This record gives sequence, structure tokens and C-alpha cells, in this order.
Amino acid sequence: MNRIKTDICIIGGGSGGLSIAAGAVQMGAKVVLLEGHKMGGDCLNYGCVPSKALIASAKKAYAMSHGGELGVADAKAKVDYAAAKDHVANVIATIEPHDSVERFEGLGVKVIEEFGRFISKTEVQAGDTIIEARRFVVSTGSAPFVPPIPGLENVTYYTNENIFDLREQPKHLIVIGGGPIGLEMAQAHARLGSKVTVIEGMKALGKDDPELAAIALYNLRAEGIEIVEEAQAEKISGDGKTITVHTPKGDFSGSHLLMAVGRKVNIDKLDLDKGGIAHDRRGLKVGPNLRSVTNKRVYAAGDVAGGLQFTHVAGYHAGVLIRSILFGLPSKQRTDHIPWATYIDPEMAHVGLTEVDARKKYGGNVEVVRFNYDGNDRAIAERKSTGLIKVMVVKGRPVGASIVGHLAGELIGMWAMAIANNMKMSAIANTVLPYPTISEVNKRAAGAYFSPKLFESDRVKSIVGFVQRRLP
Ligand SMILES: Cc1cc2nc3c(=O)[nH]c(=O)nc-3n(C[C@H](O)[C@H](O)[C@H](O)COP(=O)(O)OP(=O)(O)OC[C@H]3O[C@@H](n4cnc5c(N)ncnc54)[C@H](O)[C@@H]3O)c2cc1C
Ligand SMILES: NC(=O)c1ccc[n+]([C@@H]2O[C@H](COP(=O)([O-])OP(=O)(O)OC[C@H]3O[C@@H](n4cnc5c(N)ncnc54)[C@H](O)[C@@H]3O)[C@@H](O)[C@H]2O)c1
Repeated sequence: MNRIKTDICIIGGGSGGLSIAAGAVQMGAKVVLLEGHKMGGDCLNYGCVPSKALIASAKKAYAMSHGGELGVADAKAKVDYAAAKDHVANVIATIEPHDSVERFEGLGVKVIEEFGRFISKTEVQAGDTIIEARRFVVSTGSAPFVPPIPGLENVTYYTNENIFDLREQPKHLIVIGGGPIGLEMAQAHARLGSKVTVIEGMKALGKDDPELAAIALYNLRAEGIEIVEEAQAEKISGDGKTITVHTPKGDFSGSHLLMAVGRKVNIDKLDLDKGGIAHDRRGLKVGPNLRSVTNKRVYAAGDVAGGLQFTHVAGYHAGVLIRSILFGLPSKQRTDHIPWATYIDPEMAHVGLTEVDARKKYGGNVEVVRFNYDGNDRAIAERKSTGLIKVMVVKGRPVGASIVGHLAGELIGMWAMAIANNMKMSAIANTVLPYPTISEVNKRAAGAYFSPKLFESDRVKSIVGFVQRRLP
């Protein structure tokens, strides 16, 4: 058995672990990184990257067959599903070197390609190496949760871990789960030519603002995607060719099945109890400083830290931990300024409080301002005028923003910046944006906050009247 002593041992080489490893080693810490499967984790191999690459193929196919309204004759896109998957693999391969063992070894990180497990409060074993570290970071991510639905074990089903390897185009894809994974994959497949049915036990896009979700779902349905809500999958049967999902709303049959009903954290291999590390089904039990509540040497980052599960959150955790582990400075995570986006078309994006939560928290002190995309000239020119932004404002400062519409994932950045830096609505309203851009939607929402105060105010009118009467 080999023994290594190090400053920091990071368990899991995905979005969170790699960001911490790269930062810590370049600032002078001795770092050991354990990765038992693929460097880059879920995001690179089975998540964000392949899903956005497949969505890009689907968008191209859709645009080709929907040029008519812009005076470009519709052409039926000839989709080669396997070639689209080649594109996905190529995109992963292009990004892969950035996350590779070679790059990290080059930076000075000791990478061990084994799963790690705690053998004591101060030691982790990975293969035939025992690592003793001053600090451990657990960043082991999450995996698809596959519920024990009777009959599921007798049919072939896909998850995000193998759908991107499928090369035969599904004739009819049944997706169980109407969250971001389910709907992004549903629309991508529908646009590439598969018939798609989404079966959702409660409300699709249930974590988003219901008014905005309704707009997104209307559009998905208008594209021909069947979305059945309040239809919990209770039983699954199959005859080798057809798979049938039985729900209280009826039976739905297709050729392929994708399970997208949520995530479970990767903690089974860690032997957390041997490390004296408290945990529950959401991950490690940590305080706002991301430190284990029971073993002070141990921190969590990313999906396994029990909060929002996004790559940019894992990256944000890395920054919080570097401040605390490397410099010994107090460092706490915030969650009120974390945005997210769902890359269906039109996109959905959100940051801060939803309208419902803002009203609950601030009651009558919250103002909700709205602006429709059909008032944005660029959106009209591009025929992308379906969309809505809502901004929740308290005492002149935004506390939340929700957007459905073209480029919502890009537009939310301005509100994320405003909330992160406690900026006022006037900062957005005072910003001059190039015309015509979709980002003017943000400025118009800020304008909607000030308009009634300027245009419907008797006081403003009387001041203007007074000044005008006296001007030469
Ligand atoms: C289909 C899909 C699409 C997504 N799209 C987006 C998106 O568009 N935007 C976004 O922000 N997020 C997206 N996400 C979420 C994002 O992928 C995750 O939030 C992110 O990868 C979490 O990073 P992490 O570091 O916590 O875990 P991961 O990136 O999953 O890394 C964990 C790593 O730990 C390794 N590991 C596990 N156990 C051990 C062990 N005991 N020892 C050693 N190594 C171990 C694993 O092999 C893995 O490589 C998507 C997820 C999915 C599934
Ligand atoms: N664009 C992005 O940033 C992005 C994209 C994909 C995934 N992600 C991350 O991955 C996480 C997981 O995504 P997800 O879509 O798997 O999970 P989710 O929890 O958001 O959605 C799963 C859905 O499945 C439904 N469901 C559960 N059991 C069911 C059953 N038996 N029958 C029918 N429906 C059932 C739930 O009601 C829920 O609406 C997201 O929360 C997000 O953190 C992010």
C-alpha cells in the first residue's frame, strides 16, 4: 500500500473538483485528485455538453424547416441521427483536453484514477494508495435516479448516461419526467424527427414560475410534443418492440424510453460513516461554509453539497472553498444570486425569488414589473416574439427575475449581476444598450418599473408644468 500526505485531497474530478484542483494547485497547495470514472464528470460526458450539442443539431433541423415566415422556403431537413451523435461526440472530444489527466498533471496535481473511500476521519483509500490530507473536498456529483417502477426492470430504458450513445433514431420516444432533462431531450428528439411523449407525474417545469412554464409548454406542444401532466408512471410493460407506460391518465406506448425523473447523489462508494461525515439523501450535511457539520476536515462542492445542481454552482462552490481552505478566511455560500436556465426553445431562465416567493417574503412591498417580447423590435424582426420577462422589485432593487423567450439564458446574466451586487433598477435603466438587441427586453422591464412613477405621477406633471411656464 502506498501512502501520500497532501494539503488537499479532492474526491471527484467533475465540474466542482476540477475547478478547485486547478485553482488550489496554481496558488501553491499540494493537491491529490481522485477520479474513478471519466474526468470532466457528468457535465462534460453525460450532461450539459452533450445535451447542448444535440440541442444545436435539433435547432438547425428546425430552422431549416421553418424558414417560410422569413421568406426562405421551408426545406425538409434530412436528419442523420447517428451523424448528430457524431457531432455530440466531437464536441465532447474538443472540450475533453481541458479536463484531462494530462492537463491536471501538467498543472502539478497528483491524479489517481480510482474511486476513493474514507477509511478514517483523516484518510481516504483509492486503489492501493492511502491519502492523508489536511482537508478533503467531496465533489462526487450525482447520477440519474431510477425509481423502482414495476416492470421497468424488464424493458430497455435510457438515462442521460447512455442516451447520447444511442445511434438508432427513436421512432417514438417516451420520456418519463417533465423537468429540464426530460424537456430538453424531448424537444431535441422531436426536432430531429422522433415522435415524443412526455409523461409527468405532477406539473412539467414544476420548479419554474407557472405563468412562464405555461408559455414554454404551449410552444412545446405546438411543435407536436405530447406532454401529459399529473400522470405518474405506475407500471411499465414491453413486448420487445413496444414499451408501454401505464398511468392514471391512460397508457402511452413508444419505441424507446428515457428516464428523467431526478438525481441521486453519488455517496454510496464513499464510506462516509468511516470518515465521521453526516449525510442524508441530498448529500453531505454541510453548513453555509460548505464544511461538514461533523468532520471539520471535510468540505462538499457541487451536486453532492445538497443544494442546487448546476455546473456553475459547482464552479461557484470552488471559489467559496478556495477562499476558506487556502487562505483560512471565513467564506460562506450565497444562494439568492444563483441563476439557472433551461435550454428548451424558447429558453427559460431565472434568478433570485420567484413572484410567488417574493410575495410571500415581502408581501405588499414587492412590485412585479413585466415586459413582453412582442414589444422588442429585434424579436419581431427575427420572429422570436413569444416571451415574457418578470422582475420582482423591492425598494428599487431587483430580488428576482424570470424570463421565458429567445436567449433568456443570456439575458438573465444582467439580473444575476444586479442581484449579486445589490444594484438598483436604475442601474439597468441607465444602461444604454445597442439597438436593436434582445437584451433591450431587460432595459424595458426596468423602464416598466419607472414608467408609472414618471408618466402617471401628478407631482411630476405639476413640476413639468411649473418649469415650462417659467422657461423663456
Ligand atoms: C442531461 C443533463 C444536462 C445538464 N445540463 C446542465 C446545464 O446545461 N447547465 C448546468 O449548469 N448544469 C447542467 N447539468 C447539471 C450538471 O451536469 C451538474 O450540476 C454538474 O456536473 C455537477 O458537478 P459536480 O462536480 O458536482 O459533479 P460531476 O461533474 O458529476 O463530477 C463528479 C465526479 O466524481 C466522480 N466520482 C464519484 N464518486 C467518486 C469516488 N468515490 N471517487 C472518485 N471519484 C468519484 C464521478 O465519476 C464524476 O466524474 C446537467 C445535468 C444533466 C444530467
Ligand atoms: N439546463 C440546465 O441547467 C439543466 C438541464 C438538465 C438538468 N439539469 C440539472 O439536473 C437536475 C435534474 O433534472 P431532472 O429533469 O432529471 O429532474 P427534475 O427533478 O427537475 O424533474 C423530474 C420530473 O420527473 C417527475 N417524476 C418523478 N417521478 C415520476 C414518475 N414516476 N412518473 C412521472 N413523472 C415523474 C417529477 O415530478 C419532476 O417534474 C435539474 O434539477 C438540474 O439541476 C440542469
